[in-house]
Amino acid sequence: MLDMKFIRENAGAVKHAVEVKGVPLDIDELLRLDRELVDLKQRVEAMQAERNANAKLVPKATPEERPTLIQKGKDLAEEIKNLDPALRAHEDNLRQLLLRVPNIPHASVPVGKDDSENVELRREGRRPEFDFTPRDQVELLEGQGWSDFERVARVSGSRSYLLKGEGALLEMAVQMFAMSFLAGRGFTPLSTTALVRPETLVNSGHFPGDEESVYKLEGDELMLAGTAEVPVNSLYAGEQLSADQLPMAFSAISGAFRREAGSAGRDVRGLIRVHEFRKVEQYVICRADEQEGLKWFETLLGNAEAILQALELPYRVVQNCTGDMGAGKVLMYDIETWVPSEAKYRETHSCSYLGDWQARRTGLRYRDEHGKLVYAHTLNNTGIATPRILVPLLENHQRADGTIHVPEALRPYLGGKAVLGQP
Ligand SMILES: Nc1ncnc2c1ncn2[C@@H]1O[C@H](COS(=O)(=O)NC(=O)[C@@H](N)CO)[C@@H](O)[C@H]1O
Repeated sequence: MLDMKFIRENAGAVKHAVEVKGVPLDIDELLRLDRELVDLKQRVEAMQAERNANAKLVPKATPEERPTLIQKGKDLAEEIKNLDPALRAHEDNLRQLLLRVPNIPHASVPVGKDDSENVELRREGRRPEFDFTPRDQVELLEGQGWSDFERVARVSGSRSYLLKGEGALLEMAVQMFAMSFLAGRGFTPLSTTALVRPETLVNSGHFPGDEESVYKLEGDELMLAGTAEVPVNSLYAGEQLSADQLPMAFSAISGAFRREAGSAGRDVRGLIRVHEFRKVEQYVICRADEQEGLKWFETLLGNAEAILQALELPYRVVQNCTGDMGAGKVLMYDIETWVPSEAKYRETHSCSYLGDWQARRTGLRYRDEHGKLVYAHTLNNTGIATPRILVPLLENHQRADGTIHVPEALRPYLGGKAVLGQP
């Protein structure tokens, strides 16, 4: 959410953001509503001033004048009270529109319609050349008896998964490695719930807009978040932080639930796109300073790259264009990891800097060095998300006999094994 004063003074920039991000919003309508609300508030203030002035006259008035003055005070009070519902309705309408106003993209963001116009920045790591016919994720998993997609589909329907034996241990090893790695880089580990109150999804910026992606629990005032970004972003909602509490950097592991309503037919096999997965999320609250925010952006991106390099996985970094970055982002890079069976790089991480857009919705403020109350800046990036990352991990590290090479970094979490599976 942007500050209404900023929107009044930068209507052109806001309209440009609306256009390049493809957000269906009429900023002139918003500005009209804002002016009407300002006028209404001024009318109420004038009436209150008149009522106060009138009340001061009563004690000095003669007995003849007094009844009229008292009646006038009552009439004014009545008029002000009658305006209240209109004032509330106006404020509500304006807030609903404000929640949809997109953030201003960073000058470096390429203008584009959708992910086809994202820009590849660089590739890292060497893609494997197999001297045997490589298997895909499902063949590798089922060949080792590490999953049983048919059986779990009977229990949980489509886009579900179950990992068995060393397959299950590999998933947890990856999670533990990422959590230990980030703790080693000073990120406070959190293990958190995905059960959230609906307002936390408005705070994070997922609502309005993403309603159809979120599981809602019938009869409970709770929903299932699709990322730990949601609960962690609201941990300090509405609070006044002190400057010396910032920056806060968390690595939060949680379940993540997504209805994938818009993905019919895509990635229906295996581990790429499932309804429930587990993610280690990097989340930062820092001071309201773009230079510091961009430094944290590089840090979050660097952490994810270091994790992928430790997993010995080839990947590329792409910059998201304006049409593929979502309303709240100032800057967004995706990391896509090589999937041999698709001969494609597939998104495994998403790194975002949101300025104060998310903090304003969440009420995350701190007193800066001038004693002024300002909204903080927030960022997030995937640390690792399983089971999706297992797809490149298994496929890139498969050996001719269907066993899996274990990267050094994971061995401490797998009893020191260098190879997983049976030939
Ligand atoms: N349906 C899904 N199944 C498996 N993994 C998923 C699914 N949806 C997303 N992911 C994983 O979660 C990562 C982050 O998801 S994201 O929506 O792009 N971004 C976020 O959630 C941010 N909070 C950064 O993590 C994705 O890059 C992907 O690796």
